[in-house]
Amino acid sequence: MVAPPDNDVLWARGLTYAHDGSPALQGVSMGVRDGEILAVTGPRGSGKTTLLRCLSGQLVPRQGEVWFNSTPVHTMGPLTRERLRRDRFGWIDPEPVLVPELNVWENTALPLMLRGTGRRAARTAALEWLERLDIGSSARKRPHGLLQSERQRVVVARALVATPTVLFADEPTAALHRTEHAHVLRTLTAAARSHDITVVLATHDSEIASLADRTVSLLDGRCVKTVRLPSAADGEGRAAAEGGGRAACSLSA
Ligand SMILES: Nc1ncnc2c1ncn2[C@@H]1O[C@H](COP(=O)(O)OP(=O)(O)OP(=O)(O)O)[C@@H](O)[C@H]1O
Repeated sequence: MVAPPDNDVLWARGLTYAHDGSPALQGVSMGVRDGEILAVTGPRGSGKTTLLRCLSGQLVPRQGEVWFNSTPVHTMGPLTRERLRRDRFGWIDPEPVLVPELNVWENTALPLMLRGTGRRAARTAALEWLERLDIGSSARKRPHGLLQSERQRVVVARALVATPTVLFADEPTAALHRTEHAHVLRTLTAAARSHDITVVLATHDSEIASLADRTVSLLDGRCVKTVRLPSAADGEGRAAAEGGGRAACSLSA
């Protein structure tokens, strides 16, 4: 096993995964740099969710390696992976899943309380994030009293509250009305920049992918290209550049 490059917070080599014998990933290699927002794009069924689940340690690849900093994730036991997910990763699903018996702020504060933060401090942090997502006035409501789009904003607040090292966002605006996309995505990307959270964002929407620093594209479980979007500092606006930077995503089939 060869450890990944130093500036990659996540790194994968030759990832292969099949769901019930049907291939979902076929030899995907890629890296995610510390602090970057990386979009994983591709049509439905191309393997985006499976890739995020392998990178986050929810699934163990049949072949290949996943590294988080200098730690191999693919060889970890289930309890160590669970602890890694709890302490270092955040996750946003396309559909909002909340605990129905807890109110909005308690749902939001859960990741902090699971890490041992006291109830009062967890509540304060939860309320701050709920305010940023314009849902602070519903802090005492139960999830069933919210609209689907409001529940999704609670899920985003919950994913950010513990300032994870890496946030995995799987189609985070799928449950939102188009008019709400911009606000939620702006909050998410601003939080990532200001709190140095690395984001891996799965989306089939090119407009959403354009918010990222770089894009990795999947097709039929294979990595087909990587696109680096130059920052304003590059003096070229955000025009796409094929194959910029380095070979972060390889066609390894
Ligand atoms: N739990 C599962 N059981 C069986 N097959 C699955 C399962 N999850 C995904 N697949 C299959 O694996 C392939 C990759 O699916 P995946 O969900 O990773 O792709 P995706 O790009 O995220 O798609 P979508 O945008 O529709 O979520 C698809 O062919 C899908 O049908």
